[in-house]
Amino acid sequence: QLVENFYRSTCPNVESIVRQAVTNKLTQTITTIASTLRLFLHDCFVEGCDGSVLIASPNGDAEKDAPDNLSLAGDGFDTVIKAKQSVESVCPGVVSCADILALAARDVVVLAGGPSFNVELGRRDGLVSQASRVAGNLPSPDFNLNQLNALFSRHNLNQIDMIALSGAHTVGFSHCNRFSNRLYSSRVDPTLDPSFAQELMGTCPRNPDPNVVAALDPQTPTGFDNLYYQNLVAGRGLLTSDQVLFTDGASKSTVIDFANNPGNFNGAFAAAMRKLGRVGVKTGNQGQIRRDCTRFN
Ligand code: HEM
Ligand SMILES: [Ca+2]
Ligand SMILES: [Ca+2]
Repeated sequence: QLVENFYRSTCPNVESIVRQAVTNKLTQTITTIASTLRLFLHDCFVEGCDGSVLIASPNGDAEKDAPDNLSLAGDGFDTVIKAKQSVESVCPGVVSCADILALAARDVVVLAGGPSFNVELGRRDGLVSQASRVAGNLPSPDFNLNQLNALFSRHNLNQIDMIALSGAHTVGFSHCNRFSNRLYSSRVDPTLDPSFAQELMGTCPRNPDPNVVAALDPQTPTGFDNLYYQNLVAGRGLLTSDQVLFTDGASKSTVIDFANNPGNFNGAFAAAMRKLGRVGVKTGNQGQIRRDCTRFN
């Protein structure tokens, strides 16, 4: 359905225009990397990769207003909005917001030192964005391996894809409340390295300021590398859903492979991102090409 070079005659420079806009945004704030990458997941897993997450509603009932999306950082939205504005000034009404998000998600990975890959294009923007349709479609940080596999397989993503995509947690941050149950239940989560647990208790006390965050990969939080998997092997995965990939014997060997062979991780990540970009896409004359990514035409 989707093809590389979809815009070769209608907007031949779209890739360089988007890359330039993402690069500009990145020089202003490093959080562009993680926020844009996460936004792509949250778009694709709800209504498909169709820009539905970008819609703003005056009534506060759009997808972005759903509880699961409230921690999406504003810089990801801003990246897409800015890139769309640059694209519109050259090729008005031609390139979908969904495609711009897919390109921007690839670009931040490359700019952070990760693998490059070609992005298939031709997505149309969706006409539905409802907060009430989010619950149950996004992974929860306390999911076990079966729950992760079940959710990802609904979108044609297998366990290797799921493990590779989890490697996105090589960049960015999590608020304390997403993992504090690992620190403050009846005992500290035994799969957590004790010294890492101590560090986290320092960052996240029992009743932390709701704005406090901890890095998902404390060693290189802005670098796209395979240290995420090395952390998991060392018991230093931040979320339960991260650490379980190493703890569960059914996924452990893939984690060890990615920890030892960055090339294997990079290849699997690039392949899985292309698959993620195909989830639930609208093509042809479905949906529309939004002019403003935050509203329907
Ligand atoms: C495997 C299941 C996954 C779970 C349970 C999960 C869960 C989470 C949670 C709870 C956070 C912290 C949010 C916050 O408190 O601000 C987070 C952050 C993040 N997630 Fe995931 N995620 C998963 C998979 C993915 C995938 C597939 C991607 C992208 C391909 C991704 C990209 C990110 C990024 C980049 C961040 C950091 C965001 C930032 O710093 O602004 N995650 N994730
Ligand atoms: Ca969507
Ligand atoms: Ca990293």
